[in-house]
Formats: sequence, C-alpha cells, structure tokens
Amino acid sequence: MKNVRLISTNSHATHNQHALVAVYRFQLTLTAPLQLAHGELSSRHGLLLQFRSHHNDHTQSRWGEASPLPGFSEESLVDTEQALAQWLTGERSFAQLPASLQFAFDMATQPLPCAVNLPASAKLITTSEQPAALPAMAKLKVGSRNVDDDIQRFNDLSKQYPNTRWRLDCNQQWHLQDAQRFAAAVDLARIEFIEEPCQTLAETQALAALGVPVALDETLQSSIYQPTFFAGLTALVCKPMLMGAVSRLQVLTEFARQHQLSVVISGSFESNIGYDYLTRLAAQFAPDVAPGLDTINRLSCDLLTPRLPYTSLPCLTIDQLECVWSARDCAND
Ligand SMILES: O=C(O)CCC(=O)c1ccccc1C(=O)O
Ligand SMILES: [Mg+2]
Repeated sequence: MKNVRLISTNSHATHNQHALVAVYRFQLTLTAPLQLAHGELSSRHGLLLQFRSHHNDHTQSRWGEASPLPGFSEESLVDTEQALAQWLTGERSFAQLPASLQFAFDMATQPLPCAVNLPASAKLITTSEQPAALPAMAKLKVGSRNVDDDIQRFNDLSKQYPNTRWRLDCNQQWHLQDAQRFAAAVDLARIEFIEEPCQTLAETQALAALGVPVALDETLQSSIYQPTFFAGLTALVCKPMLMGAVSRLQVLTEFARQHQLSVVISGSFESNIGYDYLTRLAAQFAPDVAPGLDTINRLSCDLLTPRLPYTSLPCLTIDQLECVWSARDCAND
C-alpha cells in the first residue's frame, strides 16, 4: 500500500461523492481460536477506510471495514490492499474490487440504515463447546467426521434446552446419505433449517425434496451465483462482508421475498465497526428474523467506539492503529 502515497490520487479517490481520506490496518485477537472448516483462526486482520463528504458547510466522516475472512472470502488481505491501491490510481473500478472492499465502500458512503431493535442473534455454538444458557434461537455447528456424534450432540442439547429452536450448520460436509441419517434420527420440528447440509447443491436439493428445511450460505456468497428456488429452501444466510456491494443483498432479499424465504444477516467475525453496520443492514433487510451476529462476542477488543451494550473490553483509538495511506500524505508530496 505504501507506494501509493507517491501517486497523486485526488481525482480518483471518491465513491458516491465521498472522498477516501485515510486507510488504517488493524489486528484484533479472538477470545479463543476458531475451528473453521479450513483451519484454525486466532485473530482478525482488516482495513478501516475513512471517507469524508461535504454538504454545504457540514463535513461528515464515516468508516468502512474491509476484513476478508480466511477460508471464506475469495480475496486475502494482501489482495485487498493491492486492489485498493489500484482503485486509487484509477486502474480498477468499484465493480472490479473484491467483496470486502465493496462492502467497506458502501458501508461508508451509502445512506446509513437506522438502528432499530432486532430479535436476539442466534447463539453460535461451535463443535466442542458446552453452552451455559441459550436464548430462543441457537446455531449449532454439525458436520463432524462421524454423523452419529452429530446426532447425539444435537439430541442431548435439544433435550437440555427444550425452549430453544435450532439452526444447524454443516458447512457442506455431509454426503446425502449422512444428511438423511441425521434427519431421520432427530426431531425436525425443533429445527428451523440445516444450513448447507451437503457437499453439492444437487445433494442439498435432494435432501430438501425429502422435507428437510435447508438454508444456503456458502453457495450464495459467490458473486456469479444466480439464486434459483427449490422446494424445501427456507432461508438465505447473507454475509455482507463476503457478498460485497449492498446491491447484491438487495437482489437476494427481493428473491427471498418472492419465494417467502427468511433472510438471515450474518457476521463474518467483523470488528465492532462492521458489526454496528451489519445490525443496521439486518434492521433494514430482515427486521423480524434473528440475525447471525453473535460473532461479535468472539472479538476481545473494540476499535474507535466501544460496542453496545457496554462491555469492559479494551478499545483501540485511531492513534493506536497503523495508518497505511492518507490523502494528506499525497497532498504533501
Ligand atoms: O451465521 C451465524 O450465526 C454466525 C456466523 C457463522 O456461522 C459463520 C461466520 C463466518 C464464516 C462462516 C460462518 C458459517 O455460517 O459457517
Ligand atoms: Mg454457514
């Protein structure tokens, strides 16, 4: 990124009439390492982009977050920084930016949706955790090596928490046979949906045709995927950091409305800055559905403004972040 300071960028560095004025790099430790399908993740790295706009005599400054999630985002943080450098020199348009940057740009420059009260997020339970208490909706990771372990774990938990409804997330790990075995051995009435149950979309559709409610997640995050309805499809899990521009979320929300599917706005372990915007997107696009934003509870530190409701977690100020580019540096060159 640093070499872009030498290039005069003023003519290109605006989006939706907002000027990019600074870029900071951040690193946040997770409360515990996350076991993801593609490996272990112990911290989150990303960029904070500061945009400024002028209306009459009034100057407004807003933040965007670009934090690609390793194993899920198509781009790495290095790709993101390179793409931003190319946008600054006019070599790339907004449409050619990776998803996390499109998300950050829109977050800082599109009209800000109001924050309204949302249902509580589904409590996220990863593979070996034993929850102490559960709200009305919980999301359990399944798809361990042995489907019998998944069956036993779900049946134990659902017995232990009789008032909780469940979203199960298999991250495309099961063969159709495994998924059918699971579905036959549990009480489907307790399950809102199984997210990405199978390795292929064809198998997921075959499972759904048997009456098992399914949701799509990974399938949707590709910008080239065109949504198509199938019987048993119940919900779309939308991760704006992976999807990119808000216009993509609008397309999927409209598709969901036409087919009476729920939209679950879900986090990708963003900082509190990205999280605040995701709660606003959830309020705008899916105000009645429990979102998947429990991810914020995995971050052990905040950026710029402490999250709400209040926690005693540390909060890094702007001076504690690494500035990797600023418009002022360009002007001074
Ligand atoms: O959707 C949620 O409730 C939490 C978010 C979540 O599970 C998740 C977060 C980042 C990457 C992948 C996933 C996933 O759904 O598998
Ligand atoms: Mg998922």
